[in-house]
Amino acid sequence: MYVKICGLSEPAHVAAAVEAGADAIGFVMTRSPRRVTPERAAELASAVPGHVLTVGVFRGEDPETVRAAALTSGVRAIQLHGRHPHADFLALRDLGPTLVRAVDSEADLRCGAYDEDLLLVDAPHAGSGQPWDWAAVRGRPSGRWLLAGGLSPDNVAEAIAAADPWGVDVSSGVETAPGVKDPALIEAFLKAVRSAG
Ligand SMILES: O=C(O)c1ccccc1NCC(=O)[C@H](O)[C@H](O)COP(=O)(O)O
Repeated sequence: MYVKICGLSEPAHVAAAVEAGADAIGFVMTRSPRRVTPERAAELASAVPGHVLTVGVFRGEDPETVRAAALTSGVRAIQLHGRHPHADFLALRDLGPTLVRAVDSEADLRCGAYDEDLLLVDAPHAGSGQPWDWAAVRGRPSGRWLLAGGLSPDNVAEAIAAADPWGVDVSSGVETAPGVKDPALIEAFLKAVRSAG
């Protein structure tokens, strides 16, 4: 099970996620309590070992803005929320990153339909920490897809059993307040995922 920890803004929390065994780490570079500048994301990403994917998270920005932030930060993946058109993914393809299309359950759930590499199926309001009906998408997404939205150490096993995803993504569920990550919760989340199989 692939695990992404999203919305990191402190070196100690990046280190905790790497130490706990995260496969990917997200830096939010759009409007959010977790927002970091591309320069801050570059500092944080520089401490991440090569086997962990660094992901820049965006929502609604035009491809040129995303491109500039991705180049400054050096992230190896770009995650686009907000129903970006197919053309936006194609416009970023030449940068060579892993492209992640983040959608709610009403969207086209075929991974690759927009030439993306990974699909993230999230709650209607990204980063809200609100659980939703994970079972409703069971069997619907195709290809490599991550389940997100309201996951926590306490419910991630239930969510995995309900939706049968390829991977999971969490932000609020490993925080003590919006934007404030907790290393103990990050470790507990990874342990809960590994125990769930
Ligand atoms: O986290 C945010 O604040 C955010 C803001 C705008 C676009 C995307 C955002 N987060 C993207 C993520 O990948 C989150 O991990 C995902 O939405 C799950 O969030 P949560 O329900 O808080 O675990």
